[in-house]
Amino acid sequence: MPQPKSDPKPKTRAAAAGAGPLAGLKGPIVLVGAGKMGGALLDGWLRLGLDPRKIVVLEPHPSADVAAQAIAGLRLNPDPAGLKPEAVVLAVKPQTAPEALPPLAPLAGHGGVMISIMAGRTLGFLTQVFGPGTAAVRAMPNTPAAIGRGMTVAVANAAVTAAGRTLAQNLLGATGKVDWVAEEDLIDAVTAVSGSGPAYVFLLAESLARAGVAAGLPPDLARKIARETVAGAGELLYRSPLDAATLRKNVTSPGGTTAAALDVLMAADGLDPLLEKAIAAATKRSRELAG
Ligand SMILES: NC(=O)c1ccc[n+]([C@@H]2O[C@H](COP(=O)([O-])OP(=O)(O)OC[C@H]3O[C@@H](n4cnc5c(N)ncnc54)[C@H](O)[C@@H]3O)[C@@H](O)[C@H]2O)c1
Ligand code: PRO
Repeated sequence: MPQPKSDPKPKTRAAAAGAGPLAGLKGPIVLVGAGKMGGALLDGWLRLGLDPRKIVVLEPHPSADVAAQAIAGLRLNPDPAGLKPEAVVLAVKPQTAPEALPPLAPLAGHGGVMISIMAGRTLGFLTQVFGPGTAAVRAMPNTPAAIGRGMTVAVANAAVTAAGRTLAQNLLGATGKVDWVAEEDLIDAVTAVSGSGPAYVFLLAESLARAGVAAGLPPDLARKIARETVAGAGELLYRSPLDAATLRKNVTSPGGTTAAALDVLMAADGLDPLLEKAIAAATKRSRELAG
């Protein structure tokens, strides 16, 4: 069996400082909304050695971590007038955007790039708010960003220069992998698959535990083995050069227990049609959130 890839060592702030992809930024980088996803991006930038003095955070309810960074020089809720950002990362809820973003329109127009991670909100919405000709990137990350293992897919409008795209790549890449697509329409399906995807995997852990209890296991044991199984299988999938189907076949002895379960899960009314329905619902919702 091919050997698994070794896990890359996490980048430390000290090792990356001065040498990482964010080291040469002039700044400021403005983060609008430092909740779960904005906070994960901020952590990633700091981990890569971005000088907190080059970061501005606009956040009405800053976490203790963000407030602590203000002591290290990060600017928290300054008057946005007069800022000339190199990039603005928009991480407020899509439903909040029509109220929250128009007052920030003066942040555009200084050659910076506007990077939105808001579900549904389109490049067209961004140029409507920040003005025609605004360099805009629409990106969809996911919550494993919090441990540097996120997956982001992004699309840029025609006003984004090669340098702007590299900057966006480096800012988004601080939390994991980044892929780019040319067609904005794909981002709604990306949102359904990888943006929302971690929730489906966590549901699998919950559901597997419930099924274990139904099969007679004590709840604590069922939760523990379901969690470890999902986490261990995810880690194997991450490290192994083998594809998911081969890893699945490696578990499945002919005529054995796995085959009995897969006969149910892979039946015509099994997991595929269910997930197809779920992804279609999420894709539709992403399109509705465009506004
Ligand atoms: N959570 C996810 O799995 C996920 C994944 C991909 C993309 N997203 C997108 O990321 C964005 C943020 O989602 P989240 O899960 O981090 O939500 P969140 O609620 O944790 O964060 C949103 C933050 O915005 C702040 N905020 C509200 N009004 C503001 C204003 N006027 N100015 C500045 N900040 C303001 C809130 O205080 C909050 O901290 C959303 O647009 C969402 O679609 C989320
Ligand atoms: N979380 C956000 C939502 O549920 C966007 C993808 C994941 O809308």
